[in-house]
Amino acid sequence: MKTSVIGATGYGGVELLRLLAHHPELEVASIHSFSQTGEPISNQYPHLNSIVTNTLEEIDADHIANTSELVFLATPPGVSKELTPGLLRKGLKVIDLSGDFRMKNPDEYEQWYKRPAAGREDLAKAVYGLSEWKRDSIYGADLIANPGCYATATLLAAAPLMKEQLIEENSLIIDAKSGVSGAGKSPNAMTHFPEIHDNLRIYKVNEHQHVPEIEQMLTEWNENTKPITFSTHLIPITRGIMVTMYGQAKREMTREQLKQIYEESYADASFVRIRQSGYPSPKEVCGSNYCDIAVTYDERTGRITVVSVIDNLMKGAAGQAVQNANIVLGLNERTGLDIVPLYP
Ligand SMILES: NC(=O)C1=CN([C@@H]2O[C@H](COP(=O)(O)OP(=O)(O)OC[C@H]3O[C@@H](n4cnc5c(N)ncnc54)[C@H](OP(=O)(O)O)[C@@H]3O)[C@@H](O)[C@H]2O)C=CC1
Ligand SMILES: CC(=O)N[C@@H](CCC(=O)OP(=O)(O)O)C(=O)O
Repeated sequence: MKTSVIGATGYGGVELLRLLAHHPELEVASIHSFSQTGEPISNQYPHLNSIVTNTLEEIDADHIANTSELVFLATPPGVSKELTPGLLRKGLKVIDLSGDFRMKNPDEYEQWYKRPAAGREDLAKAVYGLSEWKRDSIYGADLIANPGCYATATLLAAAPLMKEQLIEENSLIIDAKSGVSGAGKSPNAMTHFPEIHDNLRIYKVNEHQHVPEIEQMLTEWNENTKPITFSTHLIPITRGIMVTMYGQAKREMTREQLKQIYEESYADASFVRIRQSGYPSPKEVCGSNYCDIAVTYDERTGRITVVSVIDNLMKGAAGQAVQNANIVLGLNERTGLDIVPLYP
């Protein structure tokens, strides 16, 4: 099947091109940029030399519809919602990496993203693409809202806690850390090398835009969900997210019992790996679509700790987008994603 990538010059877009170059069923027919057209992508990203030979084109829905059947939008929030209705009208399937279609309630989007929301009709068409938990609705869908990077690591770790009602619903505290590529390709005062190298920063305290999409999914799993505490930190690595979450257990348990619940929850999810011992680190999933999770129970405090790691550009963005494209099209969801993490 022929596909197009809009926003191909960004970090999410260029990661999509890396994955699609290996994909046996999806071929990149066209790539699109807002500000840079008419030159081969390999001029800007020489690592793609002689591998991806496409030239960047303007964003023209008619042309894209004549070229492709499925489009990946690796564009900023606010841009995706403008492009999507025209692409859907042309009969294209759309997988959007931005936050524009993740929240069902437009008021919540406007409150947290501080910009106008997508139209209700388009929001109603969107399926939240948390692959492991939404497979049935993703299959055949026209519009997939790919989850946020932090939201993916958080939700995969929290699902058994909430679905199996293992913790007091008002006790969930989530501490998240991300590498700098999570902020996209444009440097800013926080991501500039002298600011972040040899340093660490907490940011968007109590106001991160992934809070409502996390709470939306937690509420779907457990109607007693209460507001979460969610703190995000920028750390001096290029790729990777680590989420550490804490919740007060409703009953005593052993680490072994907890691990078994997680193993059963993810028995048919080959990208989610439950650690038998120790705790995962972001490097152990770098460049891959895996989410590694470890769990433990502290008998002294009665609290459960869950640790999850993903590569923000892979399971947190392009990897999950390709996984969702595979599910939409009825392919094996590992197609093109059977990648061993890059280590060390
Ligand atoms: N980086 C990450 O880890 C993750 C990112 N995301 C989301 O994925 C999307 C892409 O992120 P990322 O790749 O990091 O961002 P980048 O800033 O690296 O790239 C943004 C891309 O969007 C294009 N673009 C910018 N403005 C417009 C516009 N007005 N119209 C059309 N295209 C435009 C840019 O094109 P050009 O400059 O060539 O004009 C560029 O290709 C965002 O919505 C982000 O929130 C989601 C999960 C994780
Ligand atoms: C390190 C860093 O800055 N990360 C970004 C998350 C990127 C992302 O997933 O944002 P969307 O919800 O817009 O898709 C942030 O915290 O805003």
